Amino acid sequence: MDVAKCAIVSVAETVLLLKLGRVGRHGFLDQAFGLFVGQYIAFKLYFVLIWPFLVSPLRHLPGPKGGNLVLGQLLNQVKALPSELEKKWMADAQDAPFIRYLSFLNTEVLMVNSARAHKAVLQTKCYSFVKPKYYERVVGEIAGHGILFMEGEEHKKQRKLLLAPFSFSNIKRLLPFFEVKAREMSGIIKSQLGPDGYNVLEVSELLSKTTLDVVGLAALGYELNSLSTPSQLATSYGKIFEFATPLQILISVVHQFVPIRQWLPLKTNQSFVEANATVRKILREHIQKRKSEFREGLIKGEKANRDLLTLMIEESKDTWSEDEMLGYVVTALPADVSPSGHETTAGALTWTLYALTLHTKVQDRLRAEVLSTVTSSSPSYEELDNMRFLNNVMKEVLRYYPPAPTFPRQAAEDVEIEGVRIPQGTLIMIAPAAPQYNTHIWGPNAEQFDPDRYDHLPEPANDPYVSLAFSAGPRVCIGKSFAILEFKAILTELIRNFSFENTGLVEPQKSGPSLRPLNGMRLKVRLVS
Ligand code: HEM
Repeated sequence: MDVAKCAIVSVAETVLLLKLGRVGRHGFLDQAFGLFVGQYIAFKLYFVLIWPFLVSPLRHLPGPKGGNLVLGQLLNQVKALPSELEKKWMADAQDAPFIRYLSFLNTEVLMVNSARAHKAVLQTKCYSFVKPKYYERVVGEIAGHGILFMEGEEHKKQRKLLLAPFSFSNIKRLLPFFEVKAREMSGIIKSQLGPDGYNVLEVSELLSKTTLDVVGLAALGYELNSLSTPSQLATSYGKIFEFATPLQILISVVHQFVPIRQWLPLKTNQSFVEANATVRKILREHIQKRKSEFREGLIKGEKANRDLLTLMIEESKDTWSEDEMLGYVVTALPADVSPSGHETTAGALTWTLYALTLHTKVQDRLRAEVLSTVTSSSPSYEELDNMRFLNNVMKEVLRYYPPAPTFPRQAAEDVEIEGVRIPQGTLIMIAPAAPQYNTHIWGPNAEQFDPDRYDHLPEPANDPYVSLAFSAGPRVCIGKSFAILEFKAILTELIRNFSFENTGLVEPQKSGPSLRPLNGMRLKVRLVS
């Protein structure tokens, strides 16, 4: 756009100079090009060095001062822990609707801050905001370009089609899938304990494999077997997620501007491209198989035993095209692993175990509740649902360690929210930790991990727009009920069988898009007698 504007102005100026006789016909192109380059540089310098500081209507909003002359807060964000800066910025202006900070080339970003501003961005004016193109290019490489990146009417249509398979009643039926994988995981842990029933184990990878296997089985009816003997699909997925190396991130960023993915002759890049192609090929074949099973009337037996993909084919009477299905499938798998390229359910479970090692009384109370409620090796939905303390622990983990620490939007048009006029194109950042750590909302102990707070919440904390781990509004996580039930089933299986102690070795990773443990989550694990 800037290029187009500068080109038009340069041509107009050159035509004027031509009319004034200041440039000959033969020098027209040279003159226009020279003007274009000069003006483009001046234009860019103005928007980097002058506009954000002296002209922008957003410059008076509260927000961090200082930062790098050209990169704004970007370097500080790279050095900080996920959510660390957002919490600090919120604490300096707790009731402001938006916090403004500068990022790469001093681009202005508005972090949504108050409950009312979150309601406007996520609910009432949801479709006035879109996912920024840079985000789609990077995350879409993994998560595909399915519902996560659809906008407006197309998003509404796709969402409507997915509502039935993801409905609460369907999700309840998936419980056996969750439990079978949870038991497989606890079997593996038991096999790794010493004769005295004790060992130090790395639990985060195990949880990632478990949740990947769960979503494969429950959402797609596909045995990924990453816990035991990984299928080709699981291995290829693993390779895609090796994407989190600095080199892969660099390639992904460059690919946003120059499409280098297909030809860059680096081994790491080629392995990413091949793995991505393999994943899509296997998934396409899987969909074709399911569709022909449906057409030939081979899908029989209890509806309860069906995965979401099969239910979708049945409920849509096979009217979805293969590509539409692929959009769902490619989104569902990594969406559990991440709506923005990293872990969600597995991350929540990993940090739950960590929190339980820091708060041993909470761990003891949770185990006591589980042991007194669950009567068989496969807890029923009602048993999981009735455990009030388990529910409180889960909510507190999602408040304290939001698994998707930030997710972006961009204003698709000029919008006014809470008296702030947001120009079209402005980048918006949603950081669940901002409202979730606000003492004006949660009370003076917002910084503490306290599952009991849900038994006596202050009134502002009941607002649905202050608990945003799953986002809210028309684009709220469609897998929320799935994730909650999966979380409860896996945690119940773990806590009734094992106790967890801190090794003092866990350190959160800096500069990551999610709060990952730096060298995995190594905990002391003991068999519960
Ligand atoms: C603890 C676990 C999870 C968390 C914290 C989480 C969080 C989120 C968040 C914050 C978003 C909004 C992203 C945005 O608007 O940019 C989202 C969207 C989404 N999530 Fe999840 N998620 C979780 C698990 C799952 C699971 C298990 C699935 C599928 C089986 C799933 C499927 C999706 C999909 C398809 C979207 C896009 C929805 C749309 O745009 O309409 N998520 N999730």
